[in-house]
Amino acid sequence: MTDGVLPLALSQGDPAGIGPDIALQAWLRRGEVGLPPFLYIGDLAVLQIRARQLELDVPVVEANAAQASAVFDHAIPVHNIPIGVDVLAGKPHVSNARGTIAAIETAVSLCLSGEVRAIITNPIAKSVLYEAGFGFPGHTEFLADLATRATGQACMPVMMLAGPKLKAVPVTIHIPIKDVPAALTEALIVDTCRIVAQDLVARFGLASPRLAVAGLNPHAGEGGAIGHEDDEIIHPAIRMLRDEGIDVFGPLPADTMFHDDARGRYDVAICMYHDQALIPAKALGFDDSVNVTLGLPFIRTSPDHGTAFGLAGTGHAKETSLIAALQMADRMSQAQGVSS
Ligand SMILES: NC(=O)C1=CN([C@@H]2O[C@H](COP(=O)(O)OP(=O)(O)OC[C@H]3O[C@@H](n4cnc5c(N)ncnc54)[C@H](O)[C@@H]3O)[C@@H](O)[C@H]2O)C=CC1
Ligand SMILES: NCC(=O)COP(=O)(O)O
Repeated sequence: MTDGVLPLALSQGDPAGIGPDIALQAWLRRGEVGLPPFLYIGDLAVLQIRARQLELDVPVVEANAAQASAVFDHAIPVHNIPIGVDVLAGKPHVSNARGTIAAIETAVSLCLSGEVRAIITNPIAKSVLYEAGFGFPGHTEFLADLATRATGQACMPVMMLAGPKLKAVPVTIHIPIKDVPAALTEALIVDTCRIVAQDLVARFGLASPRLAVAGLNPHAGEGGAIGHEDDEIIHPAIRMLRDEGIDVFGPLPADTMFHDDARGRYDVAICMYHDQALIPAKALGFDDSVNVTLGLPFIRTSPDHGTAFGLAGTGHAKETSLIAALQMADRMSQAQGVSS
């Protein structure tokens, strides 16, 4: 029985993507994997239609946060946000964007008011939201903006991909690769590492996290012969962090820091750009890694994959990364003492 437990909030993501599919499939495995109760935030009709399309026997019931945990045993509780247009699995459309964004906003608002204990976001298609005028690169930056506006306190969001074999953080996130060197500053690396060190203690229960910092250039610059950023930006940032007592080392040549033995020497890899972090994270654990946003005043996790439009409505989307995201949010909220 899950009655009495504060629920998690799960936003639908792009309703034409696999978000509804994996929510249904995860719920069906709730007993087997010990899933914490979640309140699905999105279009109830879309979820019912997707269940029929997938031939899944999943009851779906409109509910609020207070009712969600009691409902969860026998149905998916849904905070209904009707989109008002037909949604077709695998066919993204700009008219779905408003509902996608509203679901994220509602999840954040419920979390900040203490009605749910964490948010889990299903994947969004960035290009669809951009077409609708969405002004943020992704959830990560949007969530920080929502948090700042609600609390009046600026926060710096940090993306971390976390799986059983690797935790990896990109210091720069969704920017073109040509802009990375200019965006990489000593202050950005220092601020990112401080948040990572702090949250790994507070939210992941690590007593003294070890941070390994990647270089930017091949061979971490080879003493300046293959690029200057490693010596002139990354190295001074590491010195400053070490002076503060943070257990951090590098810059390491990125090509040799992800093999099995190397990963045993650190708890988290701090990487200089998106793919430097996400390629090893997804190569080592695509099915069960989780995208976590650190630095927010609430807990947010997400599956590590995207909308996979080609799989929506087919029954071939795996729910494993979503289950890992729900379980991680559950553990993080317990570590912070906000489980009920
Ligand atoms: N957290 C988020 O909201 C994220 C959103 N995206 C968005 O997703 C859209 C599609 O991006 P892609 O690069 O194609 O990445 P993707 O992760 O959607 O798909 C990449 C490959 O993995 C497969 N795949 C993805 N999830 C799967 C699952 N659960 N089970 C089985 N196979 C799965 C897909 O079929 C495809 O072959 C983009 O618009 C992107 O912006 C991408 C990553 C994260
Ligand atoms: N590549 C990761 C990704 O796109 C997830 O971004 P976000 O929507 O969690 O900010």
